[in-house]
Amino acid sequence: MIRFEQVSKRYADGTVAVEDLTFQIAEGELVTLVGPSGCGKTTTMKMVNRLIEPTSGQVLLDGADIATIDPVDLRRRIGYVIQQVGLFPHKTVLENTETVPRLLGHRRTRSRARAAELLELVGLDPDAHGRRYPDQLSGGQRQRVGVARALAADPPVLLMDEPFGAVDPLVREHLQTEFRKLQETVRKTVLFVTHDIEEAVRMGDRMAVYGAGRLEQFDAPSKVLGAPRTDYVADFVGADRGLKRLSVTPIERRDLEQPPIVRLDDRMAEATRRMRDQDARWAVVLDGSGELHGWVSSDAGPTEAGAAEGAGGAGPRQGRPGQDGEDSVRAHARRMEAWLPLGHSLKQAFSTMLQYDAGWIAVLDGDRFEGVLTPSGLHEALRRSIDSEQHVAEAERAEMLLAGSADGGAEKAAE
Ligand SMILES: Nc1ncnc2c1ncn2[C@@H]1O[C@H](COP(=O)(O)OP(=O)(O)OP(=O)(O)O)[C@@H](O)[C@H]1O
Repeated sequence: MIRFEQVSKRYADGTVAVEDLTFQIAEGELVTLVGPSGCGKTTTMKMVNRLIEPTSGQVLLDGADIATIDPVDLRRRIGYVIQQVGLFPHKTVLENTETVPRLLGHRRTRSRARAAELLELVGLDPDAHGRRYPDQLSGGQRQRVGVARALAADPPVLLMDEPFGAVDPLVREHLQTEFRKLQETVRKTVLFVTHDIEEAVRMGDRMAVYGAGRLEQFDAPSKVLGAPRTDYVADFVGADRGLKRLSVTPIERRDLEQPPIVRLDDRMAEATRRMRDQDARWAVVLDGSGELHGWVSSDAGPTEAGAAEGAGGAGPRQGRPGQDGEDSVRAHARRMEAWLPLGHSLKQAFSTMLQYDAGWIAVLDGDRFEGVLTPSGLHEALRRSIDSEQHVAEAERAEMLLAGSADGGAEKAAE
């Protein structure tokens, strides 16, 4: 479907952004481009819709060299989602979503119906959210509108440049899961740029791991993790050493995420509103004295307008609104067994997650709730730990060299 054939790009100032790229993306495949900042991911992506032209080599779309396709025609076949979303602030969500079909000359009623359909597909309610303006949405909801808009003209190819980069980790994970589900239905050919290895692993059918301007490995995520082809890739995914570091790295405050917090005596409608505002599917529940009680799902309570947004989560509907006390958080909250004190090791955190089959664990300082540790927080902590290990090793090596040169000097003086 998309083929890079010995593609290089050198900018006018002499910067070589990518060099000798050759790889192929099959129809309906989602390929993640991952690597550190400045390694050429965005340049690669922009060469597909001709925002950037290669210096040498060819990019082929369905066998045709895209240099021979009119850029406007080309971009009609390619949806584009970027981190800043780029919604028109003075247009409603529905108007934003139907922009491309309208530009393509589709009739208004048809475009509007399609836009409503797409908003539903990305988990937004066309009635509740469709009439709002972009600044009346949460960051996560805006990102979904960006995805809906890119799908509006039904392009076979989607380019996504750090599409979920601007939202917090919990929302990002939610959007990733939803986009993977959506992809099962729409089966677009997707190029997805990220610098987050975990996102690349979770999202990609295959992943292209970049070094500086070069492709280090192009493989299924399990291969990249299990059999890194170069030292660079091994270092980037940090596998084996990472596991060893788990048991010696403590959970710290900065590793934690902050989900919405509700109290046992709050009304469920208020709790769901707060979860919706933060684009979260669950909240941590604290009791009257601020101690951890458990958690509550956003689809557990009464379904006031829009409260079911994000439904399909873990919790069954237990609420019978209108009956005494039943619409309080207390009636719907679950106890949380998976928790650990601050300072325990990442290994203990990991095994607690496994023991309770939990997607996150609560972290306490004494009796005080501090936040939650998710797999991505755990991954961040691990990376930081590996990086600091590297710095210590370098410092030790430098000290040895200095000691060596001092000894050498002493020997010389003695001669
Ligand atoms: N217009 C330009 N002129 C000169 N150099 C450029 C230009 N655009 C990008 N570069 C350089 O090309 C290299 C690759 O940039 P690119 O944006 O493709 O990287 P990236 O992997 O997407 O980075 P990031 O993750 O930070 O977005 C970088 O060294 C960058 O500074």
